[in-house]
Formats: sequence, C-alpha cells, structure tokens
Amino acid sequence: MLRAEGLYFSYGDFTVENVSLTLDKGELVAIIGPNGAGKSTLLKLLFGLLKSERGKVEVDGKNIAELSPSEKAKLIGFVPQNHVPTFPFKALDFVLLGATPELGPFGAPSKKHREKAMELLRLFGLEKYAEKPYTSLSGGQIRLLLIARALMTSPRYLLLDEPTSNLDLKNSLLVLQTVKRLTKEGVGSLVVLHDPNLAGLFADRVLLMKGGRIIANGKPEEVIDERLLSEAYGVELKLIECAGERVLRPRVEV
Ligand SMILES: Nc1ncnc2c1ncn2[C@@H]1O[C@H](COP(=O)(O)OP(=O)(O)OP(=O)(O)O)[C@@H](O)[C@H]1O
Repeated sequence: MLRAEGLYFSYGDFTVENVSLTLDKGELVAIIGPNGAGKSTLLKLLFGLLKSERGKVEVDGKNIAELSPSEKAKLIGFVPQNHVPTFPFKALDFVLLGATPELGPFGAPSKKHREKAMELLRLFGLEKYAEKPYTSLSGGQIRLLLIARALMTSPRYLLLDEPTSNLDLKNSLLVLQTVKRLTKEGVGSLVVLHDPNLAGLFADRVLLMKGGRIIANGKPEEVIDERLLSEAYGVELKLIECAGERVLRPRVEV
C-alpha cells in the first residue's frame, strides 16, 4: 500500500494542508479538481520530489524519504505533467531510459530490456518512430513515450499526472485501458484527470481536490455528483442519463 499521512507543503501563497490518502495495489484512484487545486503538488509530494514539512509517505511500509532513487523508481512509475526535452534520444532509447534503475552504474540495457521497450512502443502504436529523435514527435506521442518509459521497470505503483493531456480520444482511452489492465494485474494507480466523466468511467475511487485539500474521497458515484462538482469547479453541471450511464454535462448558453 502507498500511504500518505498529514502532508503539508507551502509555496508561500499556496499550501497543501493536512492531506492523507491510501492507494492499494489493484486499485485505480483518480484525482480531479480545478486548475491550481494542488494535484501536481500532491503527486510530487507522494513521489518525494517535494519534501513534506509534516507527516510522511510510506510505500509498502517504507518511508519514501529513505529510499534511494533507483529503489523508488523500481517501486513507483511517475509521469509528471510537464516534460522538458534535454537531448534528442531516439524514441526507443528514451523508453529504455526507464530501465536505468535496474542497470546499476555501468550496466547497459539487455536484449530483454530492448524487447520490452519495443513492446511498449508497439502497445502505443509508436514502433515506426523507434529510431527517430523523440524530440521530433508530437506532444501526444511524447506523452505516450513518457508513460512507456515509466512502465519499463513494471512498477508496483503508478503516479500519472494528466496522462491523457495532449492525447486524442482513442489514445486517451488506450492509456486509461492500459492503466486499468495493469491495475487489474495488481498495480496501484493514482491518476490525475481533468475529465470527471473519464474518472467516473475508469476509477475505483475518486479524490476531489480544491485549495490544497482533499474535499471528497469516495466511490465515483459519490464524488461525481452534480452539486459537489458544480461547487468545486464554479460552473453549473448536470448529471444526465445516457444509454444507461450517468454523464456530467455543463449547463451553459452556447
Ligand atoms: N514551483 C512553484 N512555485 C510557486 N508556486 C507554485 C509552484 N508550483 C505550483 N505552484 C502553485 O501551487 C498551486 C497548485 O499548483 P499545482 O500545479 O499543484 O495545481 P494543479 O491542481 O496540478 O493544477 P493544474 O490542474 O492547473 O495542473 C498553484 O497556485 C500554483 O501556482
């Protein structure tokens, strides 16, 4: 289990305050909430990129602050919201970078690693770009590469910050179906999403953040609630029945 207790972090004019959560293996939890709610900050605290001033984060009973970078990377696949390209690696080599925690200081990727990286490229329909500089790929394709890179070590937990941003509808669904499949195989997945309908469709549990706090935490049908979300987002939303499913629609003049 990944467990956070009483996290606190302040940038000065914004504070994540008293945040506690659990993420079980085999559970897909979506974090939703308006821009600036603190979702990315929370993910960085959970991965130990930001240090919580209070409380602690434990992964399978180990304090995240005490894990070495490679121990942490083997346990948790983290995909940040933003990626700043540094070097024009070939797409295949970029995905292979995800195997670094398994290689040791002077190790080189094995044939098995290369096969796995190719398999991940194929999964996301990117095999034809394997030898191309990844920096020449589109924003959505780079997002898929980042997810593929995070899957190289077959981590036990996934922390994905807006994995569907830049992605078209088909690739958004491909990514979420892949995460769902991995979750069913036993991975614990925490995914920041902007679309409450996708959160409701895929997640076992939904956390709603606002103002640096978790203001709701429950089953999708409890959190994807028109009054709760209308208030949280400051727009009028309506839940409608559509082909036997509940879909959230904005009520706006167009
Ligand atoms: N490095 C930083 N320095 C100062 N303030 C920051 C920094 N990063 C984020 N913030 C502030 O913290 C608040 C929360 O930001 P965060 O990125 O965690 O929100 P978010 O919920 O992920 O937003 P979005 O949905 O827009 O990605 C924002 O007000 C933001 O301006």
